[in-house]
Amino acid sequence: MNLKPLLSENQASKPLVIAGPCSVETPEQLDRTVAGLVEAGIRIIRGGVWKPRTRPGSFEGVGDIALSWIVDVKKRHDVKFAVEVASARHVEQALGHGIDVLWIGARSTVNPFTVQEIADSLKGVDIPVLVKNPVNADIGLWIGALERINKAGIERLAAIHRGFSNFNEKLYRNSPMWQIPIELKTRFPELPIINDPSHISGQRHLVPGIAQMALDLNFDGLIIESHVDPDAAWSDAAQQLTPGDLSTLLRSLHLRSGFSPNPKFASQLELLREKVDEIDRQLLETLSRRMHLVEQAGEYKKENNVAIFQLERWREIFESRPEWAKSLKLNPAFIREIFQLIHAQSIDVQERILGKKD
Ligand SMILES: C=C(O[C@@H]1C=C(C(=O)O)C=C[C@H]1O)C(=O)O
Repeated sequence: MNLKPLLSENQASKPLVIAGPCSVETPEQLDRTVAGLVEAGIRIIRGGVWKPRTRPGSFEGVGDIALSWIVDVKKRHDVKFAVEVASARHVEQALGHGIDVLWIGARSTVNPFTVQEIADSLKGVDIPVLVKNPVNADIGLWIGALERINKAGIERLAAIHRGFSNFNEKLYRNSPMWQIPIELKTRFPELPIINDPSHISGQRHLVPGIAQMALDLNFDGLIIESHVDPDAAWSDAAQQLTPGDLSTLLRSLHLRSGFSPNPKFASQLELLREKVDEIDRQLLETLSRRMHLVEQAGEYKKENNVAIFQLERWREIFESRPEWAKSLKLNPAFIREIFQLIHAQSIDVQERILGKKD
């Protein structure tokens, strides 16, 4: 991807913080919220104009009329404004009203037709565009959407990590699945990633923990929902913070940097990493020895015409290893996952042996 910095140097802060209401509701709500946010030091406001809602009958945004209120509020408070666009018409309306930043929502990112329509409508335009992750945990769709927008000539591009729909998730509204944005950063180091703790949390008391985790992982920014009267919000009431609470939250966050100027830090970390390298080598040697035994078991099963999968043995392993893990202060769920992977590989290895013609 061809990328340029998202914002000019005097507009960029690290971390970049974008905040504002889930939806623009009335001129008063917008003005009072923005006034509070400016006091909290926020210079880029977010606000939904057209809202994609899962079920019909939910509030779907006030629509085009909100854009004229945004024009007023931008002038009055000297702020930049970001809105979500989901069609070429939205893009045209937003650009026509001087919107400064566009974002593509999670429900649009999943649909290449929608993303392509938006990309086509952006040809020849120079505006920062933020692409939210798709609702489902598919990094390919996320990258595909970023690439489509980038191919249209948008080089001021960033990703927003807003979490993933998950049937079994109990704590969060959307599972963070941190490994996915980490993978995105690994593949595209120049691409800024902004975390959206509001949509991951779904509940305002969980927002600070997610925001801190994002900073601990060296994310480039945060986009947080804030409303002057959250409980009365027409959408996402449970997850919005007052501008005052947002200000307190931002002051409580610990900022981390990618490196330390302390010369001792690098050498100490290097030392620890050398030890980790050694342990990793031992882990792999141990795994290799285990696989060798599994291969022998496979040969033996073949000679005796015995099935590969042995339920009783597997059950014993699956129950005992997490127990052993506990006494070593390892997370049993983590060990369960590792052994599921090891077992799947053992089955593959033995299948190759049993499938071989003599
Ligand atoms: C290695 C064996 O085959 C399979 C693989 C196992 C493993 O990886 O530990 C356990 C049970 C079997 O499903 C075995 O039967 O012991």
